[in-house]
Amino acid sequence: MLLYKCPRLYLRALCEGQEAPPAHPMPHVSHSQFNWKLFWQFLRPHLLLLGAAIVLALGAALVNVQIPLLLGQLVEVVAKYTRDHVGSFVSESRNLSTHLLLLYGIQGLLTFGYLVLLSHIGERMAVDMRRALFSSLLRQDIAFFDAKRTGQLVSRLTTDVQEFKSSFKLVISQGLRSCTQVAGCLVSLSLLSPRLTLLLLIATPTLMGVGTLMGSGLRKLSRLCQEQVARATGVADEALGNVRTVRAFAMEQREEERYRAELECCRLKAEELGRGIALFQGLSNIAFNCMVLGTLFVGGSLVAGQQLTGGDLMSFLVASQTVQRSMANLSVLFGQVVRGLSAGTRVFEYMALSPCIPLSGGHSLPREQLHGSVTFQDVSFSYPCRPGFEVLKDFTLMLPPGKIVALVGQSGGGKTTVASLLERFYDPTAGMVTLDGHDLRTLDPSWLRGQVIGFISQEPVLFGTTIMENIRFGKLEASDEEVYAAAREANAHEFICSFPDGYDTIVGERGTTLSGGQKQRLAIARALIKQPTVLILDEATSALDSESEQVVQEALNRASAGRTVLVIAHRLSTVRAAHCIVVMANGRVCEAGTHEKLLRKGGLYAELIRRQALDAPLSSAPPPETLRDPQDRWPRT
Ligand SMILES: Nc1ncnc2c1ncn2[C@@H]1O[C@H](COP(=O)(O)OP(=O)(O)OP(=O)(O)O)[C@@H](O)[C@H]1O
Repeated sequence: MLLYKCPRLYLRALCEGQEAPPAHPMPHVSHSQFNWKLFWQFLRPHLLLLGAAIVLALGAALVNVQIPLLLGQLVEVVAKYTRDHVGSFVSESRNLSTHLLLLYGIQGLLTFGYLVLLSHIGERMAVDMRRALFSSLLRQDIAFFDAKRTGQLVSRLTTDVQEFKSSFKLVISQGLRSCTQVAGCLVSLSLLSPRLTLLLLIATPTLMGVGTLMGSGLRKLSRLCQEQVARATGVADEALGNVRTVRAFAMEQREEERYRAELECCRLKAEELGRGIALFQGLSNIAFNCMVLGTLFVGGSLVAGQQLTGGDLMSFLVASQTVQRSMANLSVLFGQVVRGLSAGTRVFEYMALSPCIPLSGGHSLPREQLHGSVTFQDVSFSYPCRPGFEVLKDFTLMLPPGKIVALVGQSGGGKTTVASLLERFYDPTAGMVTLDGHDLRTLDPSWLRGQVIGFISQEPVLFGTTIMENIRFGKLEASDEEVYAAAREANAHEFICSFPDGYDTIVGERGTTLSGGQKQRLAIARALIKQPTVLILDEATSALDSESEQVVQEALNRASAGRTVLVIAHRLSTVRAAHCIVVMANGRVCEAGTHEKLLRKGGLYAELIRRQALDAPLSSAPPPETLRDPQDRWPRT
C-alpha cells in the first residue's frame, strides 16, 4: 500500500526485484475526523493577527463584564438618593455615568477592531484553503474523478469553505467573547455571592454535557445534509453543462424532476437538522431561564436576609443576563460550529488525499535520444471503480518509432483504455507499458504528457477563451509564430484568419461557437504545438461530416508523418494506410498486420470490413512502400 503512495519506493521495489505492486487502488477517502493538523497549517501564517483579534475580543468581553458592576453601583446611588434625598443625583451619578459611557465607547472600538481583523484572517484563510483544495483536486488520479461528480467537488470548493470560514469567524468573535463573558461574570458573581454562583456552577456543566451529546448527533445530520446539497448541485451542474443534449432529447421536465427530487431530499434532511438544532436551542432556553429564575429566587431571599444589597442584586441580575445571553449565543453558535466542523472535515478530507500516480517525479529522456518506441507487455487492467472487470488481459502491442498503428475492434473492446494507459492516466494491474524500453512508471508523468504524447480525441474540449490561448494550452511558452505554425499544420490558420478577431476570437464555453471540424483542427494545433513524439488519435474524425473529415484527415496525415501514432478508429476506411492494423476483442489482440494482409487472412478484420461494406469504395491511396512489409515486427497475437 505504501508503495503506491510513493513512486520512489515503488522504483526501489522494482530494482530490488520485488514484484510490482498491483495497480492503483481507488484513492481512499476516509470519513475521517476533522484534520486539525491541516487546519493548523492554514492558521499558522495568521497567528499574529489572530492573537491581536483574540486580545481585542477578550478586552471587549472583559469591558462588558465590568458594566453590570457599574450599573449595580448606579442603582445603589439611585436607591440612596430615593431614600435620603441628600445632594444632587446628577453630580452623584456623573462619575459613574461617564465611566459607563467610556466603557461603552471602548467596547465599541474593540469590537470594531477584532471584527475587522477576523474578517481579514477569515478571507485570507478561505482563499488559501480554496487554492490548496483546487490544487489537490487537480492532482488526483483520473480514477478519483471516475468515481466523483463535478458538482460535489465544486461544492467543496465553494459552500464548504464558506461554511467553514463563517464558523471560524463566529467561534472567535461570538464564541470567545461569550465564553469570556461567562467566565468574567462568574468571577464577579462569585465575589458578590458565592452561594448563588455555586448554583450556576452546578447547572452549567450538566447543561454542557447534555449539549455535547446532542451535538454529536447534530454533526452527523449536518454532514448528511451537506452531502445531499452537493448531490443536488451535481445534478444541476450536469443538466446545465449538457444543456444541448437535454434540449435535443426534450428532457427538461425529467431534469427538473431529478433536481426537484434531490432538493426534496435536501429539504427533508435540512429540516431534520433544523428540528434538531431547534430542539437543542429550545431546551437550552428553558434551562437557562430556569437558572435565572432560580438565581432571582435565591438572590431575593439573600437580600431579604440582608446578606446582599439591592445594588448587588441588580449587578447580579445584569451579570446573570449577560451569562444567559452569552449561553444562548453559545447554543446558537453550536449549530454553526457543528456545520463548520463538518464542512472543514470535508474540505480537508480531499486536501489530505495523495494520488497514486503523481503529477511529476521520475526521470525524463533528452529529446534527441527519444525514439518513440512504445510497447505494452502482457498488460492486464481493470478500472479501479470496477475492480472485478478486466478490460485488458495479457495485452501485448508494439508501436514502432515513426510508424502508424491502428487499433480497431468491437465497441467496448478496450481501445480507449489502451490510450489511457499510454498517457498514464492509469497504471496497469499487471504487466507494463514502456517508452523506449523504460517502464512508464519510472518516467516523469508531466514530461510524458507535456512533451512526449499528444492526444486528440473524438470530442475535443476547448476552454472558453481565445483561439490563441487554446492553442497555447499545448505549450504555454510558445511564441505567436509557433502558434501560427501549429495552426497552419492543423489546417486551421485559414478559418481562424477569416474571423474578424482572428486568433483573439473567444470560442465560447467548451468551444460552442465553433463547428465540430474547426474545434477538431484547433485541438490538433494544440496537440502539435508541443511537437509530440507519440500521437494518439482517438476516433478523431468520427464525429465529423465527410467534408470536414477530409480537411481534418489531411491535417492528421501531415501531423502523423515521422511520429509514432496510435490511431483508434471505428471507420476502417480511415486506417487503411496504417503501417499496422491491430484488431482487438475482449481486451486482447486477436489479429495484426497490414490492411491487405488482414483482408487476405479473412478473419475478424475482414468480417468488420464486410460489415462496413467498405470492400468496394476502397479509394484512398495505397499504403506507403514501407507498409507493405510488416514482417514480424508486429505484435504477437
Ligand atoms: N472510466 C471507466 N471506469 C470504468 N470502466 C470503464 C471506464 N472507461 C471505460 N470503461 C469500461 O472499459 C471497457 C472498455 O472501454 P473502452 O472505452 O476502452 O472501449 P473502446 O474499445 O474504446 O470502446 P468504443 O469503441 O466504444 O469507444 C468498457 O467495458 C467500458 O465500460
